[in-house]
Amino acid sequence: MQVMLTYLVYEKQHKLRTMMKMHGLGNGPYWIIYYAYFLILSTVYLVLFVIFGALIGLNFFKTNDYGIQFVFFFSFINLQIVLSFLAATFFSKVNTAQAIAYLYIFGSGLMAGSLIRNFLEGGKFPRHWITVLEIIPAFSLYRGLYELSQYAIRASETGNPGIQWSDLNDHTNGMRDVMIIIIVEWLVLLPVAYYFDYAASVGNSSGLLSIIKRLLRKNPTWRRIAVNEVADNDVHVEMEKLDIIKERETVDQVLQQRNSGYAVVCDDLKKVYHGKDGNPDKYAVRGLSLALPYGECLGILGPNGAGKSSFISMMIGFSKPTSGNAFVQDFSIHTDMENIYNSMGVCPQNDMLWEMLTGREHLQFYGRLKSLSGSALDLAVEESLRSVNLLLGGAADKQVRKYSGGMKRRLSIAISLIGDAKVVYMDEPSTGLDPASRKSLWTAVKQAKQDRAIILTSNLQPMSIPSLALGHSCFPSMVAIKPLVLFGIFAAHSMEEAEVLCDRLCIMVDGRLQCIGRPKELIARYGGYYVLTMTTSSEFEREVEDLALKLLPNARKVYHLSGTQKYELSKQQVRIADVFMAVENLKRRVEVQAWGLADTTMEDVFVKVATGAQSSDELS
Ligand SMILES: Nc1ncnc2c1ncn2[C@@H]1O[C@H](COP(=O)(O)OP(=O)(O)OP(=O)(O)O)[C@@H](O)[C@H]1O
Repeated sequence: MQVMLTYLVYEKQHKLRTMMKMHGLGNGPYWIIYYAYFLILSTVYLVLFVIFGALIGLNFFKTNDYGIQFVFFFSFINLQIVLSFLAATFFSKVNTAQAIAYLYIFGSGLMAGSLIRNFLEGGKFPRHWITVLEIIPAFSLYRGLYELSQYAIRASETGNPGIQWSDLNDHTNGMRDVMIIIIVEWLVLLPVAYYFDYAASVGNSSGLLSIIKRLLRKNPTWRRIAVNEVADNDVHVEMEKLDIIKERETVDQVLQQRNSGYAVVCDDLKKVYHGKDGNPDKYAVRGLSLALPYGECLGILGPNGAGKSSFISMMIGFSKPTSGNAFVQDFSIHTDMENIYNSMGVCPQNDMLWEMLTGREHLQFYGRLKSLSGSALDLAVEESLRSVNLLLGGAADKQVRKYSGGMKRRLSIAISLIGDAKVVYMDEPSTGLDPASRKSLWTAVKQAKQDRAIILTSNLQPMSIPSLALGHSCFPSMVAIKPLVLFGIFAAHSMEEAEVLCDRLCIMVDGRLQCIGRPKELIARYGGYYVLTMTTSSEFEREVEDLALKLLPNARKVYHLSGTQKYELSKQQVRIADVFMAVENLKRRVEVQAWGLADTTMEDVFVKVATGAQSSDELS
């Protein structure tokens, strides 16, 4: 039981089960697969155990009827499996589950061993109370073993056979009662365990109280609802931008009508993590409203802690929204996650793969979950493998444990797209890929988005923390710079990915959308300036600053990192020829190691919007 429990909790903890569910594995099939798996393993073990016992001449096995032994052990195995499923519902940590299971098995075995024997042989303890005790599985197991051993001892003394089917009518032995108790308990607990397991898998929390609450909760109405409405009580002066207001209006309109043609609609979605040990609540997502039509790829950009993962987690059923609602193909994420899973694909931030299976086997498995079979499945698997370059060199038929990080990433993308998933979430899809693989992956995603909606997230500060630490120790000039300012420097491939793949982009900071629109629109809106970048040795930094201010007195310094400075110069107020001339003059006096003048890029927009949002948060 301990092994089964540990396995079930491990799988839950590592979200493999949710991953399978997200790709269409229903609760029923999940149960049948795992029940059958544990039953087959345990039955093989049981049969070998009895055969081995009989072969080495143990009377316990040799003298008692094999049919009775089988029914007794087999029904007890079934009860153990159901108990493991039931117990796994209430644990979220493998170690806790292991420790409690160990204590239970050890404690109850010890108690049952000493008590049942004393009660039965002492003759003073009322018989019906012994039957009541046998409701506890360890007691029923011990009682059965006790009766079998008594028959075996008598058989070896008298030369008669051990327990036979006719002996079950003899009320002086408790064998029949024990078998009935075990079978009835199994039949009663089977639906209970299934129901609790289902309730736990619908939400992210597996505490007993939250499961009971979830079971008691009435279904909310179809459209706009506020579940556990939470007041965002940190004071925030919110000046919503026009694009955000327009998106909210679109959401309002879409919510008025059914069959809107929108693949994803989020309505004021909020996620609050309740503070523990005296810490304040954390508002991870603060009222997100979005409407995403089919055929569109939406990129969500943001620094660490912006709330991207919390948002995706709610959308894919890992966690429940604190308030608000979202509809995927008109199904609510509160009540219809099972339906949503039928046509959803997910490429998680961390690859969730089985090390022992090949890439092809993964795709065959997930393809089958998406109801593909026969030649359609073979074709889909072949196309998926080709689209992510996993056919080369027999990679498709190698076990995943032999894959490089990039190959695993490509396989995760292929899994998310197989079976015509209509809504696909990709969390930093090309992380860890070399440029060639990245390009081929982009081609695959571009082809895939024709008739589906894709939400792609990108984290834009992979190196900010080590760089900041470096800056503090080696580059005093950097100390005053906010970490956010650094994001833009290292975000090149994420930005390129967002621009290449996404029809629209939104930037999220501190749980709020800061802007949303087509990449060119955003650049036009937040751009309108040239970016002058110049690197000199640190003694000439002042000259560079003077040059920028001479060109434009209100030039904005975007960052300053150890000799490299970056300024924004308004296109209306500065002529390119003047910039070139000023730089040539400067080069005569100081050594300019590198310089450049560029039009606004998406990267600049991100830095501008993100820093702006951070400053306004600090002000409020
Ligand atoms: N389970 C949790 N309990 C408490 N706070 C959490 C929890 N998960 C996330 N947070 C907090 O919520 C905020 C948003 O986190 P989230 O992981 O959604 O951001 P993110 O944009 O995905 O960042 P990253 O790219 O680093 O994953 C962060 O401040 C984070 O610390």
